[in-house]
Amino acid sequence: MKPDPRYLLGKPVRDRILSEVQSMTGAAGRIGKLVSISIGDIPEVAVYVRNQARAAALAGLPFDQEFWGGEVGQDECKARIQAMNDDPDVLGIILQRPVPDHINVRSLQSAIHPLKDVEGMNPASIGNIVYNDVAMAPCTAAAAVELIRETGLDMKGLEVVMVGHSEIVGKPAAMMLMAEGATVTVCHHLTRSVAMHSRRADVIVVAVGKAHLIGPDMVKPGAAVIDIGINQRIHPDGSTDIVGDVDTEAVKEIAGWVTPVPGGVGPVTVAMLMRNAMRAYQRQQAAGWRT
Ligand SMILES: NC(=O)C1=CN([C@@H]2O[C@H](COP(=O)(O)OP(=O)(O)OC[C@H]3O[C@@H](n4cnc5c(N)ncnc54)[C@H](OP(=O)(O)O)[C@@H]3O)[C@@H](O)[C@H]2O)C=CC1
Ligand SMILES: Nc1nc(=O)c2c([nH]1)NC[C@@H]1CN(c3ccc(C(=O)N[C@@H](CCC(=O)O)C(=O)O)cc3)C=[N+]21
Repeated sequence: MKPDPRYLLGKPVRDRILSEVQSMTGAAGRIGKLVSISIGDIPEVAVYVRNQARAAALAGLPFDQEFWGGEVGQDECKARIQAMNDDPDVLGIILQRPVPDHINVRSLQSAIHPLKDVEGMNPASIGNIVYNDVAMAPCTAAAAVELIRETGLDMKGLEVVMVGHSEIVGKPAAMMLMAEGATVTVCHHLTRSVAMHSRRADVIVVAVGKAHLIGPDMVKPGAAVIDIGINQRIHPDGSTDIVGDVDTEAVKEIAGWVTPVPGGVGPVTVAMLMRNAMRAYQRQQAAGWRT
């Protein structure tokens, strides 16, 4: 059966980006490894660490997974990150979120050297986005922009409504879309009527974490809907599944494009991480860290 063209699929975009990265890693010298750090036992982290590891293998990038016990202290975490900053075998550091409550994630994010900050989450990296320097942008925000580009819509003057304003997704995505020339409206939990804004949008990007938040009555006919949300549902029979923040089946009948969950933004996010890793390698070379 032919896939429904209204689904904006992430996998072809992921494959394209990973093969670009792979052609670069093949030609590169000693590239170093990516290190993923998970602190404490957070089951949902495991899924995307697994996907990151798989994408790294496809891209030809060595990938190490570190799991630090939930009782590890802030100072110890910081010391370990600093050791990785100094270790020439480490290309990039990924600090998986969320972390346990006693850990100050912002402080740890700041401890990652900007040249090894492959997720673009150090305040120094994220600040660059304000200056339209988006080379090392947070991966999920970059994935949302890439998928909008994939529709072929001209971003200049495009009316985009961003629902959700977290530091990891909504805020950087809004900044990056402004850099592309879009007119961006940002909605959050105090917004009086998300529907009033979303109904006039050419593109809706949603990153909230509430299943079915965006229904068909909130979407302009022909609009593109980029669904970043990942929500695990547990059914009465004990089975589980993953859905986004959009009522995809219903919205598909109105929208011009909708990204499915799974199979939409997620795969592109991990590909963006590999693209960032390659850029980190190039910057480390330019800085004389690597030959
Ligand atoms: N595919 C991927 O690569 C990734 C997916 N995700 C997923 O995206 C979702 C969001 O993640 P993240 O940004 O980290 O989450 P946060 O919980 O940090 O942020 C959620 C945002 O949604 C806003 N919000 C809450 N309720 C409403 C509402 N009813 N209407 C409008 N806005 C609302 C919040 O506003 P306020 O702060 O004002 O309360 C907040 O800005 C999650 O489902 C997460 O799993 C996240 C990262 C990567
Ligand atoms: N520092 C940090 N970096 C992150 O990148 C980060 C994070 N913290 N915290 C949480 C979110 C979530 N996230 C996902 C990325 C890809 C998929 C993904 O590939 N999903 C597949 C399916 C997953 C499966 O079921 O196998 C899909 O949507 O098709 C999922 C989730 C990254 N996050």
